[in-house]
Amino acid sequence: MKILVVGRAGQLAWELRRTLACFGEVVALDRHSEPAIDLAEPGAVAAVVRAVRPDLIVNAAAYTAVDRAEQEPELAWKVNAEAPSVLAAEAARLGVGLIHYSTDYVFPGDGAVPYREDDPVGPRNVYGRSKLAGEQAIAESGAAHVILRTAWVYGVRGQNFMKTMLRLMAERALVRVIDDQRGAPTWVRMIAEATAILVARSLRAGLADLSGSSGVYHLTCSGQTSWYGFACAIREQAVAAGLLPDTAARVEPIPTSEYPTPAQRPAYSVLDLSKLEERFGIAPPDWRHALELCLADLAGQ
Ligand SMILES: NC(=O)C1=CN([C@@H]2O[C@H](COP(=O)(O)OP(=O)(O)OC[C@H]3O[C@@H](n4cnc5c(N)ncnc54)[C@H](OP(=O)(O)O)[C@@H]3O)[C@@H](O)[C@H]2O)C=CC1
Ligand SMILES: Cc1cn([C@H]2C[C@H](O)[C@@H](COP(=O)(O)OP(=O)(O)O[C@H]3O[C@@H](C)C(=O)[C@@H](O)[C@H]3O)O2)c(=O)[nH]c1=O
Ligand SMILES: [Mg+2]
Repeated sequence: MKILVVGRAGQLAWELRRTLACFGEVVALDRHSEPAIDLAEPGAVAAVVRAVRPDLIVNAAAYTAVDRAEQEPELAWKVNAEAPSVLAAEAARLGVGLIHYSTDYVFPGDGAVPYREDDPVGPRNVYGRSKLAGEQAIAESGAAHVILRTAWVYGVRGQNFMKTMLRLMAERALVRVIDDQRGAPTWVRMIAEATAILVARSLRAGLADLSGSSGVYHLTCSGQTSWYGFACAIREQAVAAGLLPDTAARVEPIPTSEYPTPAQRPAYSVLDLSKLEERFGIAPPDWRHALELCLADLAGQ
């Protein structure tokens, strides 16, 4: 099986290149690869897919700068909505499946129980609206597709909250973190491993067949916390792993109103995971346990 991974060096693309390698040839492309794929030019995306002729497309690329998206909505729209629409059309044309990732930020965040896949959406920011449009275009494309909505993604590579906290906690005496936005921190490696399980469960005659499973699924680590709770756990576990001295910055909880940002974020975006477990038998680990494994990985480098 030939798998086209869109993205190469992003947090998720990097992990997928490893976890999907056991299924055959993985062709991971980005703006700098040969051939190159630039999602900001949706019109040029089809030709790249036709040249590769994959048996499965996995789109791990996205415009993920949530605050910056408020200033460049057209670019976010091209990358997160229009280009996925083209990928889905090409998947439909080739008769192959598309695995795509979306976000908890499609939800408004005014609830207090975990969101299910069919709960009403209502994004609060440009990034969330562009990701939702990508979901909708894929659903309407006719391609066999699995859309995995995840959240609060971190890992050893790339830009993420965990790495920002480790840096700030080493530099400063005090780090102030929002305590009234709740979600589920999710280790990127777990997402890549769950994707591989899902592909394995979909194999038919050596090829991934998503046609019986098309739809949206929630995939995060289990449990929930606030960004402040996540920051405290990062501090505690990083000290235990020898990654930070115990003189590292103190963490102080603050309300959202004391940390103004260009983009509004949902106050509550915990996702209900039962559909994924029922359909694919995947039961994600607790977020604290995953954090411990990630920090052990970082400490071992
Ligand atoms: N990060 C998070 O907290 C969350 C992410 N998600 C979703 O998970 C998926 C993976 O995100 P993650 O790995 O964290 O994202 P990253 O920001 O780490 O990586 C984004 C990837 O997209 C690529 N990319 C960006 N713009 C373009 C473009 N114009 N053309 C081609 N490639 C482009 C980047 O390439 P380059 O390196 O060249 O810029 C990079 O490979 C995305 O769909 C995201 O929306 C969902 C919830 C939370
Ligand atoms: C750095 C910092 C952030 N914060 C807050 C701001 C924000 O509400 C929260 C997290 O900061 P981030 O910059 O990581 O937030 P953000 O980039 O919005 O993270 C989101 O990224 C996109 C791609 C997603 O899809 C979401 O699931 C989510 O992971 O923490 C503090 O309170 N104190 C700090 O020192
Ligand atoms: Mg960010």
